[in-house]
Amino acid sequence: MNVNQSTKDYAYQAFSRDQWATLRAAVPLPLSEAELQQLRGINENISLEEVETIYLPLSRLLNLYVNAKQRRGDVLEQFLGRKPSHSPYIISVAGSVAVGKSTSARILQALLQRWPEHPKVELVTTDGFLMPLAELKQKNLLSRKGFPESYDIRMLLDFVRNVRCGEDAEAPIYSHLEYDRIKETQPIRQPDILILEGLNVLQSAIDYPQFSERPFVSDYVDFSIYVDAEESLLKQWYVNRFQSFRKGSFQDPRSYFNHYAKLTETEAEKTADKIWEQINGTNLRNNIEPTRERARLILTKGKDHLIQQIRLRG
Ligand SMILES: Nc1ncnc2c1ncn2[C@@H]1O[C@H](COP(=O)(O)OP(=O)(O)O)[C@@H](O)[C@H]1O
Ligand SMILES: CC(C)(COP(=O)(O)O)[C@@H](O)C(=O)NCCC(=O)O
Repeated sequence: MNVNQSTKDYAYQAFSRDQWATLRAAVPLPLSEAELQQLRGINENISLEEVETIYLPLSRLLNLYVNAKQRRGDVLEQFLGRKPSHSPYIISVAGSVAVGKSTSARILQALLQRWPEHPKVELVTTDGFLMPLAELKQKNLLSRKGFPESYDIRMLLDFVRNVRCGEDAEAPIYSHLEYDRIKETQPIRQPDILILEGLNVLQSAIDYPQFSERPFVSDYVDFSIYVDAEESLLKQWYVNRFQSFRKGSFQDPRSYFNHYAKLTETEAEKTADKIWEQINGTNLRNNIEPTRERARLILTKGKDHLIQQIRLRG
């Protein structure tokens, strides 16, 4: 194989919205009214057109991949004379703070669990693996929250390995309200698919110099997705979310950001702007965006969160 040939093999195939939408053609399952309600509950701003154009074809592609892996696994177990394993198919969803990872991941979860071959789909966010707030403060890492050094990476790796091996596991849960990990955990009991969402899921041991152990998260992942957008949009979405939290959950006395509820709209905008510049934007440029081309699929959003381009590689 010559160099050009191999470069071509690794390149992405790009699809416009319209080209991608035609790939939905064979999805046999129409959305029921109850499912539509569930999708609206995930995010009232997401349009049904976006779900049909982007997420239904994606769920079809993922269904084909999951089926192929299940069949391969069954052949091996049959050959070895063992019972079928409970190893789930693992999908990762990466991207900047506020790009819409958790919204996209929840839509995918809702769509993937409709397929009879893999009804049990769990969604875990890596926010739960951030060090507890007290530890971040003690290590002077509060302004590095979301950076590689702010995660309990060993805990994350143990978790992913255990789930991958078909063992029962508990995922720690992060609360945006408390700005901290909470006591409750999320039980993971042999799902058919695990969606692992977080800004760090495409990072590798190179990004964690204190940590040379292998395998790393991506070694356990079957299919990886990066949700992308220009930084000016990301910052705007972050500021908008901050403003809506200010009017909503920040009012709760338990909220870590309760004091921000008293800010005027302009003061709040300045505060969110500053947090973006000092923490989330810097993290994006230094640690998140450089991992983008490690993903199998890149979804590029434009204005209003609409996905404009889909890039896929084999
Ligand atoms: N597809 C979408 N359509 C409209 N708004 C969206 C969409 N995805 C996310 N949002 C909004 O963008 C903001 C960030 O989304 P979120 O899912 O919380 O991002 P992340 O998990 O990447 O931080 C939220 O205010 C959310 O309501
Ligand atoms: C918990 C996070 C690292 C990850 O957030 P997410 O992508 O889930 O929105 C982030 O929301 C965060 O807390 N960043 C630190 C600066 C800030 O308060 O936004």
